[in-house]
Amino acid sequence: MSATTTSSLLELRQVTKQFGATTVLQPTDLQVRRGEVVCVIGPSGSGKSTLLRCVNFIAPPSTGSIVFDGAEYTPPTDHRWVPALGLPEERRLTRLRSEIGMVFQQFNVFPHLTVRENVAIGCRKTCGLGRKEAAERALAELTKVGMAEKVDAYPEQLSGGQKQRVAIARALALDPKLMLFDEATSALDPELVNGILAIMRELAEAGMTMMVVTHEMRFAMEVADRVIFMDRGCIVEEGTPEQFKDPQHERTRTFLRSINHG
Ligand SMILES: Nc1ncnc2c1ncn2[C@@H]1O[C@H](COP(=O)(O)OP(=O)(O)OP(=O)(O)O)[C@@H](O)[C@H]1O
Repeated sequence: MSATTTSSLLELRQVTKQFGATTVLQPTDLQVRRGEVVCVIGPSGSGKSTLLRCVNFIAPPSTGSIVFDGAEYTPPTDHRWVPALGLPEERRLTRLRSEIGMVFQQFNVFPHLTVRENVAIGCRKTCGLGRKEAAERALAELTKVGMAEKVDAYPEQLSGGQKQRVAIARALALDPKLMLFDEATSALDPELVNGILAIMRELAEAGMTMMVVTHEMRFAMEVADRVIFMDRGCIVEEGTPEQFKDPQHERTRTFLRSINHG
């Protein structure tokens, strides 16, 4: 293995994604180093979410492979959906998913569970903790995201920002090696956005490896180690935030101009 391969936590090798006859992700190679923060930007429909969802096989790649923490994962050759895979493969994917936390735009918290139960359930089912230990870990994670006062509340009693804090605590409680954020602030009222970005920034500063799909250019420019610009299912350009101040590709320049002028 090359030096770059050994230091990378995640590697995509010629990953594609098709929905029916439509290819929404062209053959993509990407490496993410341990501790690296990669922000993915690009126009609506360019394949950013699909890229993220391929990483943890929520949307299994159509072709190519994913190497995560030294283990290689390939899609089923007959494109069957994941539950149709053999049991050993399903177990491997469950492990993969438990090591990759994901935060979605729409929070995806369980409405019928309290805040604490939302976080504890994964600790019990995925990490195998007992009820008491799971509740304690949940409280610890919820405290870190400023939700200690709300452990007994139900999601319907929370603001969007609070629900997103629960979702982040739930992902972190599984002690992930990689965190994926898919437009985590896009559904929030503007005054709640900064609180969530601050939590993401703290995570990045603490050394968490992160892939962040975002329209928050300021966050990308300040926090990312690397920015990726996608368009029409391709990575068009990648570089440091500094390099993105003077993009090489016209498509990148056009996109950045369009969001800067709002
Ligand atoms: N389950 C699906 N079935 C069919 N087409 C899909 C599916 N999911 C995504 N697509 C299509 O794939 C393309 C890329 O979508 P994707 O959500 O990855 O883009 P995106 O860059 O994240 O966009 P946005 O910023 O609007 O969220 C779009 O044309 C979308 O319609």
